[in-house]
Amino acid sequence: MVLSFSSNCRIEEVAASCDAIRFYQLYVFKKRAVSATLVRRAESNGFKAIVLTVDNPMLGRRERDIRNKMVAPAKPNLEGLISLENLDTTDGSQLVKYVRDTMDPSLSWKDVEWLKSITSLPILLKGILTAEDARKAVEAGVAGVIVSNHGGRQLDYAPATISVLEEVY
Ligand SMILES: Cc1cc2nc3c(=O)[nH]c(=O)nc-3n(C[C@H](O)[C@H](O)[C@H](O)COP(=O)(O)O)c2cc1C
Repeated sequence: MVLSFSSNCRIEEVAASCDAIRFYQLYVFKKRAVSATLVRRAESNGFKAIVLTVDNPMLGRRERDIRNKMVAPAKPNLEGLISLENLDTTDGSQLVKYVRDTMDPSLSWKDVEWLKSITSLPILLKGILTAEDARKAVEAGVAGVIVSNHGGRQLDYAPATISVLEEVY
């Protein structure tokens, strides 16, 4: 199983209650130390791979979330790392503000290099939609890719995952 970064259970809690082979899903934060800490916790709790989500460096324009002033559930894994307390929803979705403040929109192949330099766990890239990126991923030394369009939640007109599988394969 892949434990979502957004999980409302702590990495340690999941490890203690589940024998399954576990991968940990990561984002690259502006503060690289936050990502590095999460990786270290996943490693020391027996997670077997890091799944780096690469299709979400900026949040897609989720108009319903903005309209409804969406508030994401707490993220216990970020306690002590990033404070979400000052994110209000007065003029829109809390998620938009949270991603804008914390995640690095300049995510690039260099960050895959960086991630490789801080962990010996295999790395998978989640959010690959083209053969070109799959090839680059292999060249960058990742162990695998997850073909996904983030459930169509990121970009309008992103191709359906099923329609690009053959190309990537
Ligand atoms: C409420 C919700 C929360 C999600 N949170 C995350 C997340 O924290 N990390 C992530 O990589 N993807 C997240 N996703 C995207 C899903 O992991 C997945 O990519 C999406 O449901 C589409 O499935 P597919 O990738 O198998 O096509 C989320 C999706 C939803 C609906």
